[in-house]
Amino acid sequence: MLALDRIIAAARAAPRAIVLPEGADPRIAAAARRAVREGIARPVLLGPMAEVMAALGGDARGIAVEDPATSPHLQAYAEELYLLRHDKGMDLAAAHRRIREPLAFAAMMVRMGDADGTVGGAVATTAETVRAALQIIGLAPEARLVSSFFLMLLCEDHHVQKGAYVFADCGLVIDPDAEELADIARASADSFTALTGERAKVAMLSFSTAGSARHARVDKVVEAARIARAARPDLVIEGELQFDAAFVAAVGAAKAPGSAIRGDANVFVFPNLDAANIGYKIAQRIGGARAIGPVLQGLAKPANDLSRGCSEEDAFHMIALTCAQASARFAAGAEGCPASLPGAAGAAWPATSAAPLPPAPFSEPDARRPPA
Ligand SMILES: CC(C)(COP(=O)(O)OP(=O)(O)OC[C@H]1O[C@@H](n2cnc3c(N)ncnc32)[C@H](O)[C@@H]1OP(=O)(O)O)[C@@H](O)C(=O)NCCC(=O)NCCS
Ligand SMILES: CC(=O)OP(=O)(O)O
Repeated sequence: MLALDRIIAAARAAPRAIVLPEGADPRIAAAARRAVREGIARPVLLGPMAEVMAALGGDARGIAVEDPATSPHLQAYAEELYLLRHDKGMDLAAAHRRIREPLAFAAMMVRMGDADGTVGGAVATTAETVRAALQIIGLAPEARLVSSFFLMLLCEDHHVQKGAYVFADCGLVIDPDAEELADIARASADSFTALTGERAKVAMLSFSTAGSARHARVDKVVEAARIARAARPDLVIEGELQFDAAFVAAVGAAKAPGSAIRGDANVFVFPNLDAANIGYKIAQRIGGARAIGPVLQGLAKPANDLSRGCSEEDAFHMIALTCAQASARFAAGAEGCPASLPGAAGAAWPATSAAPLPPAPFSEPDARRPPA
């Protein structure tokens, strides 16, 4: 499981302050404890102290706990939120109310450099989690769209083709037009390379392969592939392809004989959120794939989501991935990654600020940390 090893190694090399807004959830508390034990992050759990401590089983060693309702940062964060949103109709009183919500507070910690990244969504819906990130952290300077992907790991005995794959967009953009789909394809290719150090081979998925069906929905995918290729001629992007033609060499050869991918795609771009969300859950729940996500791409700083069905282990992996994103340590040649791989040269985490962030204030032992 090279991709996961790379992520955990990158996180361990520079453990970051990751704020977890759902600190009273037992899966999140357990993942935070494991993150400390394995030296991959400096977690900050948000929530009422008594509830968070109960979730931690009374052991908060290495973990900072912060209650947004009583935080000394409330005033400064509310003022920043007001400045950000007053042209959208938010007054100062509304900013004060909103910033007490843990998702908003966590996103503001990241915005203000008081944490390096955030992971929510074990309890909140994706819409709630992503909206806080969109509104408070915002787009990376070079990005036009925030989208998401799942890192899908096939590592069970029954997986004939083992390895790491990216499925997108399984979490955020509901009904992308051709331009947006092209954007998702480009961002997902860069994310795949950043994560694995390998060259991305992108399949733009459809119910049609190489003109086998005619429909406006097929046209959208063909157009998206054209736009993406024109924008990024350095990438391998093919479509429209059905999943079997993109994943199984013999089927690819039969259905798309001219395909350069030949059943060897590693980035699968679904035509809309229905297909993508349903597809990843089937691969996970029936197929036995490990699914890490939704990872957000296109934000100015790292903020990631979880499925409400996540396990403690899923949350742990997402903390590691968020740390690694914050360090943008996926450059070619990093641990576990053959430097000579084509397409990987210079790959850093896409559309995420690589500027070093100041140390998190909650990393020091301080008065807010409950006694061990
Ligand atoms: C993510 C989502 C909540 C955004 O919805 P929305 O109604 O546009 O949310 P908001 O209006 O609050 O958006 C906040 C801001 O982000 C912007 N925005 C919305 N989607 C964006 C995107 N994909 N990329 C960049 N900016 C985006 C909005 O334009 C808005 O900008 P503004 O505050 O300057 O006006 C919505 O797309 C959604 O519900 N997606 C599906 C989530 C889901 O249920 N997934 C399934 C389970 S994983
Ligand atoms: C990603 C996803 O589907 O999230 P949830 O299961 O929380 O809706």
